[in-house]
Amino acid sequence: MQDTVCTDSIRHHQNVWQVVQSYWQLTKPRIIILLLITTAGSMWIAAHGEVDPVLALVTLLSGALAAASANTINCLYDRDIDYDMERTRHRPLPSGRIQPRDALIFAIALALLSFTLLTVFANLLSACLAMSGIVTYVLVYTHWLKRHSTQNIVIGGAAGAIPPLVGWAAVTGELSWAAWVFFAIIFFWTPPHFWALAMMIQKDYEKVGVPMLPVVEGQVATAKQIWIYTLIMIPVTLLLVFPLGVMGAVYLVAALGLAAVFLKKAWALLKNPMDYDSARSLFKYSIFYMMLLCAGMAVDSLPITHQITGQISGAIAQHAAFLSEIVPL
Ligand code: HEM
Ligand SMILES: CC(C)=CCC/C(C)=C/CC/C(C)=C/COP(=O)(O)OP(=O)(O)O
Repeated sequence: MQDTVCTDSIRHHQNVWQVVQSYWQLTKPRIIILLLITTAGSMWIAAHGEVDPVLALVTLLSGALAAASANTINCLYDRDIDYDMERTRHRPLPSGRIQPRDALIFAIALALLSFTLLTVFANLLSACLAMSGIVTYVLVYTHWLKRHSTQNIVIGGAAGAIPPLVGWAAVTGELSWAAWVFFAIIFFWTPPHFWALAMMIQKDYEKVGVPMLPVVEGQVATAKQIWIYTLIMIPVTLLLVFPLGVMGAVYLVAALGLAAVFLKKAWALLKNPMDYDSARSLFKYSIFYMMLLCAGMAVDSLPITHQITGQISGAIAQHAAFLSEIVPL
């Protein structure tokens, strides 16, 4: 009862701007930005660098709405443990700034808006994929796995890999191999991304009984798993170049350069699994890595890049032909 009186008074003392801020925070906006970058990267490849601006805008807006809905339901479901964890205690629901019922209405409205926009402006496939992202994140990750399995984010991580499928489907109306490779890139990226963070905050998870891998199997085992997933992720990023051929030299160079740093950081953590700074550095880099990989895709897809790389390879071929004429083998 005391809690109700207390949260009621918190709610009633908020001005409109504070209420807007609370709803904004409920959607975990910083994570949405990277999800949208992957959606945009995928749209760019699918459209060969020439995306219809209206379609791009509506797809990104709808993707943001779907992810915001998923994150809001996650916050609603997890408000009990969020209250007990230092990192999440001040979120709008555990701190009583938003009522659970209002959060639910907000999440449903966001999902409906997202589905409608995608159906009207893109297609039904992209709309259904966005909804499947919400369902996977809420049911598979948050409800079934997060509190019950050390593999929670490996399987549940599939949710975070859906946005590129939404982008691809919005542009082409179907899902090609390249779209699934993009899905796989994020799928294998998620364990290093999240477990590095989980290594930093495992005490919080331990406190609330969430069986994250470092809590159950320890730092050494987690660093090994991070290393293995990194070793799988890197060749998967290269599948877009070979055999699929949807990306060229610019992306290849970016993917290899970014991979080298990822390997270096994952290796440092493997060699020193107790080191907080190594885990922190890998977590931060994982975000930077995904942003730059998507930027590499976008630049590679631009028609101007194709022209330039075409001219360069044409010039190299000419020189090679000339040399083979004058230098007898
Ligand atoms: C199920 C898979 C995933 C899990 C469990 C996970 C977990 C987390 C957690 C717990 C945080 C810290 C958030 C906070 O302090 O409020 C975080 C941060 C972040 N995650 Fe993930 N993540 C997953 C997938 C993804 C995906 C797919 C993306 C985007 C492609 C992503 C992007 C980010 C970003 C950008 C941050 C930093 C946010 C900030 O600046 O505070 N995550 N992640
Ligand atoms: C297409 C579509 C809508 C896809 C949805 C993708 C989506 C919202 C992914 C979010 C991934 C994420 C932030 C997980 C953290 O959850 P957590 O509960 O472990 O984090 P927390 O402890 O910070 O609450």
